[in-house]
Amino acid sequence: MEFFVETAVRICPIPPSTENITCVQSSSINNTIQISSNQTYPVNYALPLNCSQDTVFCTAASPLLNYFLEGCDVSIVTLGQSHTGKTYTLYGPGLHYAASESEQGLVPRFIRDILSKLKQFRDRSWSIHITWSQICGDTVQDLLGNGSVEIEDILDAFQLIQIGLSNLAPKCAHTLFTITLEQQWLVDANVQHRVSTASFADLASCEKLLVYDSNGLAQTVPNDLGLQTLQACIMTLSEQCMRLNHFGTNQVPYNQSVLTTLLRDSFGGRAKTLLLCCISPLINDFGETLYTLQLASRAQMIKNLVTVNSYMTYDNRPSPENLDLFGLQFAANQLLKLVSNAEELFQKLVSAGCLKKAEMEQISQWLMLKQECEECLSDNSEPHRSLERIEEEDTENFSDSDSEGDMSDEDHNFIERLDNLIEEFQSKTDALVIQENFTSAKSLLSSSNNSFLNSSYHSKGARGRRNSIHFLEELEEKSNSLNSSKISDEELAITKQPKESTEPAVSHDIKKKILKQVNILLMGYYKQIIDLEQTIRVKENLIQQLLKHRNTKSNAHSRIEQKCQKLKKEFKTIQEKLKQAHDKKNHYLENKYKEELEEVETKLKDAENVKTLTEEDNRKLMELENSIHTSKRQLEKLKKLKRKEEKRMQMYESQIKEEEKSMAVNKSKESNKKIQKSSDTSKALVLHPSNPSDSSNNISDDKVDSYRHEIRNLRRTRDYLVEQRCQIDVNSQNKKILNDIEERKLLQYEEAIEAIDLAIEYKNEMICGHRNKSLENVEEQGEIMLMDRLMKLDENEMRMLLYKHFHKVIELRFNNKKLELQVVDFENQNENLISRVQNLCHSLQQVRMEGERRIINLQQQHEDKIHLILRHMANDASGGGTGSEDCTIVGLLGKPRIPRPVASTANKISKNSNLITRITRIARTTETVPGQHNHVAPSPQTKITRQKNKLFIQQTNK
Ligand SMILES: Nc1ncnc2c1ncn2[C@@H]1O[C@H](COP(=O)(O)OP(=O)(O)OP(=O)(O)O)[C@@H](O)[C@H]1O
Repeated sequence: MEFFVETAVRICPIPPSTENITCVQSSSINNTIQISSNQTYPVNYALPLNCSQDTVFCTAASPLLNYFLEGCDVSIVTLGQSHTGKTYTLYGPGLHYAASESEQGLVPRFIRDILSKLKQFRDRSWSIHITWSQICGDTVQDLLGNGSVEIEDILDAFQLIQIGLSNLAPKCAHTLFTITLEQQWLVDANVQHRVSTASFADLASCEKLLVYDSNGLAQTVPNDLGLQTLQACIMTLSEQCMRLNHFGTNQVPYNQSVLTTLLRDSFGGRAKTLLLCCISPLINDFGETLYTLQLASRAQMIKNLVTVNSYMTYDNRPSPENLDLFGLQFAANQLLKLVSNAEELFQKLVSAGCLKKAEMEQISQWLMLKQECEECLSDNSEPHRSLERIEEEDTENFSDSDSEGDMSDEDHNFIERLDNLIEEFQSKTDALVIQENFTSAKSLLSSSNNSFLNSSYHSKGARGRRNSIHFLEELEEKSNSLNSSKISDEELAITKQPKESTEPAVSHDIKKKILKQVNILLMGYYKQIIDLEQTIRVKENLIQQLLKHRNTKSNAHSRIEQKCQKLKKEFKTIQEKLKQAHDKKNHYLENKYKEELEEVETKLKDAENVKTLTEEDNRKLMELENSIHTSKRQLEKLKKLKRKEEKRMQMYESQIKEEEKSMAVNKSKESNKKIQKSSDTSKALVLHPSNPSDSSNNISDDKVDSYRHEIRNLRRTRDYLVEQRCQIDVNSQNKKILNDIEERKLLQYEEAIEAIDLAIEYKNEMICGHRNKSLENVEEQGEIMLMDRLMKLDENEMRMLLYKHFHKVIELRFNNKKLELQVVDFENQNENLISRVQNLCHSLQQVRMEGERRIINLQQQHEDKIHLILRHMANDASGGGTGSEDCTIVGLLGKPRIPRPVASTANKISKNSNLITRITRIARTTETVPGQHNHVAPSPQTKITRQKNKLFIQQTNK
């Protein structure tokens, strides 16, 4: 959006005692200001005479408010001669004006309105920061003493305004008050950011000079570099706009003063600007009023390109499922940063030795708490624990680096022994867990009927309740393997027998799980090793750099030492001179020496500071070497752990492969067995008649035949049921998940098959004459009562009972199945959580390492800069004798005593550029102050002549 700079004119009230004649009239209807009888200036807002602060705000300032809220920069600049109410218009009558609301100026009104409007935007989050600075010539001072200050309500703003007003220099200073608003809100899945600045510039008034340009034309210019440059900028911009060339700002001399650099956005920049002119209506002030109105009329020709300062970021806030993880990660990162910052700060404070005993105690308590937290953290996560353990050891090394050499062997042995013990403990616990499984399974199996164990149905591994039950033989074998070897070698014992077909299924699953864990652990180790190697490299680079710069620093150190001595001498001499001047009561000299003394003192302080910079090398080197040593040991340790885990991984992988192979062989064997089994019953049928001489078989042949017939029928039914069951199995393989009805059917088929198997077995026993033995067993077991009752049941009752029992069993199996699925689900969830925690720990570790590297990089940059400065100093000092040396130190350490030529202003501005950037955020554009030094115009030739009490300046550009 293109907007012309707007102008408003406020006529200050005339004191009642004044007898002066007025010459200015304001017409708020036509928005014109008329001075004398024939000159009329059109403006955007011609404010009525004696208008209130509220009128000024509502008429001229409040339209800017909406732009500001939308994310545009806005600017209000007050211009006018002295005592016309510029400061009054912006801030009100004085320090305690907050009480009288009607007198409040534009700034507090603006802030109040913003705050109330922001409160209406409930979906937005926002922050407001305020800076207030004073520009005196080419120096910028912070009026608030704290740089940018955040405010939350209008009271905060009042407080800041009062602080600023009390710090205001009495004269010749321009001030710049900025309000920076940052807003954020959600738009679909994105976060909308808006950053806008409202600046309020109060331009100081000054004397005007008459100047003749190269064409011999007279011009009125202010006797202040800032205002002079502002006038030049306005002139150039307005001319460009008149020539429709309003965006070629290269020709505009913004960079010739601090003031115009700061106001760059207000004139020809990106802010929506209001130039508020305060004029006096008195005829005596006609010249000044005319100047102000003429400048305003040029300013309103300037077009600004107003833009909304906005950008979008993707809303990466977590979904409810991973909210915890995100929160944890974020909190962990922040906390780590905070803790490491605090620790650094504490270390600095402690080494500075300026703390009281109680404060030292507080710090040591804090450090203890931190250590406790770290221990807690390391207890909760396996990979973290391993690293933390090493770090704790390092801290000891770091704090007691002298005894490190003696300790290290012992430490190594101790750590190795500790590792062995941990390993032994792990393998023993694993073995115990397996043994426990085995015992519980055995007790389960022994409680069930032995006939179940022999049935082919079990070997088939029926689904449901028998899923988790293992064959006694298998487990016994396992138990043998455990007993025959050391428990700690349990895993190896398993590996030694992988080819045997009786490998338990549990151990295979456990191995797979362990393999997964080992993989995760290894990944963590790989990352940590890479990180650590990087960190070591960065630290080594820094050491090399420090060593490389040693000579430069020692040179600089001796130069600065000399300089300090000189300055001290100079200080003493001036002190003596001051004393003499004081004794002679020569105030002029006294003041002069006082100033000189202050200057030398500042220089001395600065030189001392620079000297300390050159002295810190040895300590830094020692610290770095220690820390590299520590990191290398961590690295060794990690590599050792990595190798161990890799071995473990290889071992498990080969075991699993072999097991899978043997399982495939077993499967084919089982299918062969199955084919054999299917002929078992018929074999039995063939076997029994071929053994008629069996003495125990005392049932008649007819009975045997009927049993055989029944068995044949039962087999047919069984075959049918097995077919149906297989059908459901096929369905389940296709669909992966069975619905409840199918699941129930499956269980019914399985139960029915089992019942038929039992019936066939029973009939076989009857044929073989074993039945009585079973009954005897029952009697022996004291279950006669139950059997008696069962015998007393008639056929229908028995059927009913069986029917109910059948359904009860199905129900129980169904529920059991569900529970097993739930258990599997929980196990998976548990595994997921464990891997999440591990990932989190790895991320934490990574963040830590990154932080360390970043700090070292910053240190490196810092070293580079110091080296550069010191090298320059050494070069200059060695090349230029005492004079140039003075210049270097002066240039570096203090303000020059000799007034600078005009061209040096640009250099000075560049020194202030950081502060300027902070205040105005002008740094957004690339062509800020430093970049513009190239355009500094060659210093114009100026001819000054004086006639009576007037000064005539003639300027020609070469
Ligand atoms: N419209 C007004 N209503 C009431 N008092 C006013 C008004 N304008 C100015 N004053 C008073 O006049 C005096 C001078 O005003 P102020 O200091 O704001 O002028 P200024 O233009 O900022 O001067 P300078 O350029 O010297 O800093 C103050 O005491 C102020 O309260």
